[in-house]
Parts: sequence; C-alpha cells; structure tokens
Amino acid sequence: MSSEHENTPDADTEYQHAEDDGPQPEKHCGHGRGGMGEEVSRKEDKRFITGRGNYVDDIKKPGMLHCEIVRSPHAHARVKDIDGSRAEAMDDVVAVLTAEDLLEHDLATMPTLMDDTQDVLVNDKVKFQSQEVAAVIAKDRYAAKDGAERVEVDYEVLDPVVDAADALEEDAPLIRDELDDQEDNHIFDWETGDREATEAVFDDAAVTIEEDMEYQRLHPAPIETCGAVADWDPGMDKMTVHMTSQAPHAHRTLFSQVSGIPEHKVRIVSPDVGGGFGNKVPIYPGYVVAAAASYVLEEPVKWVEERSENIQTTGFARDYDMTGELAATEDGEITGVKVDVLANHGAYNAAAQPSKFPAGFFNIFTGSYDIEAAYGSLTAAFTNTAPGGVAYRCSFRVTEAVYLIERLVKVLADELDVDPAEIRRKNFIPSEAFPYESATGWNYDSGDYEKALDKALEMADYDHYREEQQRRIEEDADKLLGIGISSFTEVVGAGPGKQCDIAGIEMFDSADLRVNPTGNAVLRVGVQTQGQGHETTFAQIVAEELGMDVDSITVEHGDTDTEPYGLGTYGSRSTPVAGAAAAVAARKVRDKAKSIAANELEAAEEDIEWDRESGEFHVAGAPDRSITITEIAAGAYMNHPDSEEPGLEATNYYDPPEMTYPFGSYIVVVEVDRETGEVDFEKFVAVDDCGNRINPMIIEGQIHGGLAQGIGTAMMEEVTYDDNGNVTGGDFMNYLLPTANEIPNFETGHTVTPSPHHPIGAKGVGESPTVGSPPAIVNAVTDAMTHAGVSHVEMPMTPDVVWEHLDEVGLAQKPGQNVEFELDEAGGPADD
Ligand code: PCD
Ligand SMILES: [Cu+]
Repeated sequence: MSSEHENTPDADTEYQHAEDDGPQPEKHCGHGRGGMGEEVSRKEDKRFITGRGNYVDDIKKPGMLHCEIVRSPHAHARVKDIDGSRAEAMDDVVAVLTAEDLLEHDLATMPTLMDDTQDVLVNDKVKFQSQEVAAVIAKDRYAAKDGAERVEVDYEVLDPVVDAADALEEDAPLIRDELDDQEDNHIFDWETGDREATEAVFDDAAVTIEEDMEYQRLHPAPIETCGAVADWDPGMDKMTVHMTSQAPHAHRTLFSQVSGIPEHKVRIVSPDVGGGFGNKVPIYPGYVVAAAASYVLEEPVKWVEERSENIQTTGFARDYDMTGELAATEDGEITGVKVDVLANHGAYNAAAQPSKFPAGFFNIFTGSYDIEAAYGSLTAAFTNTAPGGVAYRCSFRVTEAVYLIERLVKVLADELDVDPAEIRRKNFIPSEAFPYESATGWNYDSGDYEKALDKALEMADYDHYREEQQRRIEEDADKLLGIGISSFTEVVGAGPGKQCDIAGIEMFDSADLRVNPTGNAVLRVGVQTQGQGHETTFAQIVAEELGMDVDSITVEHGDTDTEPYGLGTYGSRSTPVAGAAAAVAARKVRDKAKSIAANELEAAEEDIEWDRESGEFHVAGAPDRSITITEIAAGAYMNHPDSEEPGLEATNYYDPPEMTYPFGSYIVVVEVDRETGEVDFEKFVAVDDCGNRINPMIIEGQIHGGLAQGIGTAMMEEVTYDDNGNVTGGDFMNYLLPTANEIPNFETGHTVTPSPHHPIGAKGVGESPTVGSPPAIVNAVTDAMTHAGVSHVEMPMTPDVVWEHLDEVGLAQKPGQNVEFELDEAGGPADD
C-alpha cells in the first residue's frame, strides 16, 4: 500500500503554485470539479439568504420555558438577601433560581478555561457590573423579563476597582476574598525569552527606543449573541444542549465534568452560529443556568442574551497595557526587543488560552524580523470588570503582539529617519532562512516577507504618496497625509498537542469521511463553522483529493453525537488542523480505493495510478482502463475484494507537527483633517499569504470582514468603565461598530508560500486582517504627524483624540480658521 497519506503536501499537486501573482481567480485549478483554488459559491448561503438558517433562538421545543437573568447594577457588592417571592407570585413565572438552589445540585460554580472558579449565580459577592445574581424561568420571554424585574436583591455596596494598575496598589479592595490564598488582586506573572541576553544586547546597543501603548478592551460583538436551549430527558437520562459554541466537544467534556452527567449522556449541538470571533469559546453562566433549570423542572429551557448582556458580561478581548523597547545598530539593524505588559483579566481568570501559555502567543512579538534577543514579561490582575481575554480574531494574544512590534518598528524608523519600508526590508527573516526558529523558540514554517511587501508597495503606489505627503507638509495643507505599513506574521493552527490544549485536552482535530454506495460522501469534522464557509471549503478539499464533484460532498459539524472529537474553531485553526485531517482522511480513502480499483479492473494494485487531473484511477500505461470514484464506491459495497473490509470510509485525528505562519503586508494611506481630527482612508492595500488557497472568493470575504474589524479597533471600538465600575461602553449606542459608511474600498492581493508541513500546504487566514491592520492604520495616522514630533496615537483614534495630538504639536487648525462660510438666518450654512 502506498504511503501517500503522510502529512506532507503531495509534491506533484497542481495547486501547489509557489508563485501566484495577481488577484485573478484561480479557475485553472481544481480541475473544474470544485477542488482546490476554485471560487465555489458557498453551499451554506442558500439557506442563509432564503431565511432558512437555524440558529439557537430558532429552536422551539414543546413545553419550552424561558430563562431571564437578574443582573447586578453594582460592580462590587455583597448580596445580603434575594427575595423572589413577588416574581414567583406571577402567573406565568415557573421558578426563581438563586445560588442556593444551584448549590443543591453542585452547580453553583463552574470552572473557567484558565482553571479559575466562577460563580454561575452570585453566591456571596458581586464582582462586576451585570454579573448573574438570579434567574427567572417563565412560560414566555416577556413573563421571564417581567419576573426578573420583580426580584428584589439587597446589596451592600463595596468600593470597586476597574483599572489593572490601581487594582495592584496595596490599598486596593480585595476582589477575590473567597479564595484562601489570595491576598491581593495579582493573578500571575509570565515571562518568555532570555532576559539576560536581551539586557546585554540593550546595553551594547547604539540606538534604543521605547513606547508605551495600550490595546484597549474590545468586544468581539458577533451579530448573534450567546444562547442555549437545554433539554433534560429523564427517560433517557440525557442532556441535550443546543448552544452557541465554537468548541462543542470541549464544551461537552467540561459540561459533563461540571454537572456530573456522564459524557456520553451529554449532547452538545452547535447549530448555525451568527459569528463567533472568540466570544463563543468560553462557557458562560447562562448556559449552565439553562441546563440546571431544565434538569430541575424537566422541561426544555431557552436562554438567549440581549445585546447589552453580551457586551457587558461575556468574554472581552485585549485590555493590555504594553511597554515595548527595541535595540538597534546605527544603520537600523534590530538586535533586541523587550516588552512588559499589564493585563486586566476582569473578576475571574477566564481568558481563552492554552494553559501552558497563560499570556498566549505573546511569543510572536519578534514579528517578521530576525532579532537576536527577545524578552517578554506580563503581569495579570483581577479587577471589578467582566472576565475575559478571549482570542478575538486572534490566536490567543497574537494581535497585541503584532500591534506592539509593528508600532515599535515605525517608531524606530522615525528615530533613525529611515523609510519604514526599508527598515522592515533590512530586518526581515530572509526567505531562505525558513524553517526559522525565533528568539523565543517558535518554529516559523515558511515565509517570503519581502515579496509580500514589494507587492503591497507597488499596489499602493508608495513613492507617489510619499511625495504627495511631502508636498502637503511644504504647502501647509489643510489635510495631512500619512502612510502606514504593517508587515505582520501570525501564528495559527493550534496544536501541536504538545504545546496547546483547552483545559488539558490537546488541540488536535479530526475528520471522518464516508463515501456512500452511490458515490457521494459525507465528511464530518471536529471544527464548527460560524460563517467561515467550512461546508464549502472542506468539501473542496475532499473533491480535490478524491476527484469527486464538490456538490456530491456534504460537510457536517457541530453535533457531538455524530461528529468525531475535535477542539473547535478559533485561532484560525480549522484549515491548518481539521483541514489537514480532511485531506489525510481523503488520502486514506484514496488508498483503499486503489485496492478496489485493482479488483474492478482486474489489475495488480501496484499498477493502479490516480490521476489528479481527471480524478480517475487507471492501470499504469493504459489510461483507457480507468474507473471513477463513483464506480469504486459501488464496488466497495457490492463487490469488495477479499483483501479489504467492505465499505469506503476513513477517519483521521490530526496533531499538527507545528503551527502555520501566515503573513502579509498592509499599506494604509490616510488623510488627517487638521481642523476636525477626522481620518479618511485614501488607500487600503492588503497583501496576504496563507499558503495554498482553497477558495479565493471565501478568502477575499474573510479579508474584507477582518479588515472592517481592524478599522473598528483602530478608529472607534472600546469597552469603557467609570470609576464606580459602571460599563459606559456596554451597548451599541456607546460601543461603536464600523458600518459600510466607515469602510473604504480595499485593494487585496496575495502571494502563495505553501506550508511545508501541511498536507495541502495551506495556512489559516481568517484572523490575519484583524491582526495585521490596526498597526498599519495607527502607523498611518501617526505618520501624518511624525514630522511635527508625534510618535504614538492611542486607539481608538476618534477625531477628538487625533485633534488633541494635532493641537499638541501645533498642527491643529481651530474650527473655521481656514474655512469661509456664511450662515443663513436660521443659523445653517447659507446656500451659495
Ligand atoms: N489557505 C486557506 C485558508 C483558509 N481558507 C478558508 O478561509 C476560511 C477561514 O479559515 P481559517 O483561517 O482556517 O479559520 P477558521 O478556523 O476556519 O475560522 C476561525 C476564524 O474565522 C474568522 N472569520 C470569521 N468569519 C465569519 N463569517 N464569522 C466568524 O465568526 C469568523 N470568525 C473569525 C475568527 S475569530 Mo477566533 O474565534 O477569535 O480565535 S479565529 C476566527 C475557511 O472557510 C477556510 O477554509 C481557504 O480557503 N484557504
Ligand atoms: Cu492556481
């Protein structure tokens, strides 16, 4: 039997273009059957655009009850008494649940992904505003809501602390007083790299720069909020939970551990999900309350969050206070990088991180650069804010790390007065150095950074804009021009199991492929699509590897009763891990198909060849003696060879040898209005490299969506708190999301540098645009004011923030200073 299903790209695969310039669709690949590189229309869109999607809130069960959660108005308060009697007296209210009720079933607390223990309903002390205090179960949602308003809670209000630095002060209120060994609000310290070697490099450096920067608290803000329909079946002793989950299997394991219901008696179904973005990786109290209520009341119970509940209580992202330093030679060779971080983790340590890396892949802060020495340290603190630190379109803290290094490189370029493109080029890890081990010990699989940068520079017409920028400075123009670059590298595709886990479970993934007697197939995967298009792209992988038509392959996911165990979709891991599993499973099927082909064609198995172009199996040297996978499928069930079992299916559990390292170069040109501080995007170029591309159209969509989120990050989004711990950015009136109005035209391009260790040479891509774009945007806005001495502008760069910087360096124009206009009698601008 051949060993074709080993975990490396087939050397002869036609989609293996090392070079693929130009944004034109790669219609020439995939052989017309919808395989690799073809722009296959998304299979899932038929149901989505005809209103037939099936989200958690669409699920209705006979007798279903509704759950509404009573939340604390205070950020820090002792709960002295809860009186649910007025609610219970209401006609349609079935029950009021408190921590006391949950304690009876041992469900009052739940573990977080970081091994902390979070109250499901507050037992003693509220630790952040809007924390879950009680639950009302009623016959419909309105009654539940009315009931929740009638629950009376007696609070003793305590002093809150919302800022991480304040929380570490000696006199700060102790938030986690229920923990025996917790004397302050300090959670953990983490470090990576070689401190001494880095200090030595800094001591010897000709030039050093330092910059403080904040990565503000963000909310992933998926369109669909979180929710669950829990259904305890006392006849089967089985708990079925439909829930908004990015990781159904891991959630089932945790669920079973929390509830004591054996794992095989728990079924988690993640139906259609309206966006995940890392927000649906953790377990939330609402899920547990719904399940506990269903268990106690023996009826299905639905819980669905409102928007403000989602923003105010579920996993936030970022909230890192960072200081970064670079050491360099006089001619701009970067020799060392040092970072120090203060992380606000909220009231519980509920970040979504592999447990071996409590600060995530902050390891990628050396970026795309060949840097001799690196050292990073981080301190995490509890505060009276919602818990979180999820991987919002980010493989665990990659976004923060990329922001830091790409900002620092710009600051260094300004310090040395060299072009930011040139300083990058000078320090890139050269393409021939891959596989490359970074100063913090990570193995970059492949890259060609200079090529991506060159392409972006050309697409952006870089030299022209540099001249234009200079012209405007010289002419003292009303609108300044800024050009920002980010040449980022990401690290996606967790595992390997040896490095990455969720609550101890290794981050492998899986695929199970069954070809039916009539020649079509079902592929089941351990990952879960939330809009990415897996039902299409995973079918394309199988179409490519088996010569089948993409329409004859159905992809199933999200149901723990039927799918193989997988760790879920986040961290752009589906393609690198489950995509690999799908390819390997298909190759296993292909191997068996050869044996069946030999039987059908009455030839020796060694003489059977598979032809990727035609997708058929034939006898070596006799191309006309051929057989299709459909005919082989029939043979597998109706005339199987004695040497093989009947049937045609294979499973693969894939533990990647390394992660994959997608990269790109983004160039942003902005116009900054000196009078209003407003920023306009003149040009937005994004060149991405995710190795071999499965579906260029889907990738294009991923890039557009992710860039929009990058713009939201840089320009407007922030969850804010006042000193009393009130969330002041906790709804869409105050947490601003970009709309089509704020989004410019994107010009996308790509290069193709395959991953050498991935079966189809693919890397992840979903997160790249959100990771790579904020530093490009901030670099651009800063760049517009660099000549006057501005080195950094904090996100979100709202007009007032930008204007203050303009004002500080004497670039601001007072309103009206440069504008001539007349007012009409009503005080509006007069018509001319
Ligand atoms: N080379 C390549 C790569 C890739 N691809 C494609 O693309 C996509 C993506 O992919 P990836 O990168 O692998 O990723 P995934 O895993 O699948 O996913 C995930 C991501 O994804 C993104 N995107 C999206 N989209 C949508 N629509 N929705 C959503 O939700 C979302 N989310 C976001 C996020 S956030 Mo995290 O969770 O935070 O960590 S992570 C994330 C898919 O479909 C695939 O297949 C292709 O084609 N090719
Ligand atoms: Cu191609």
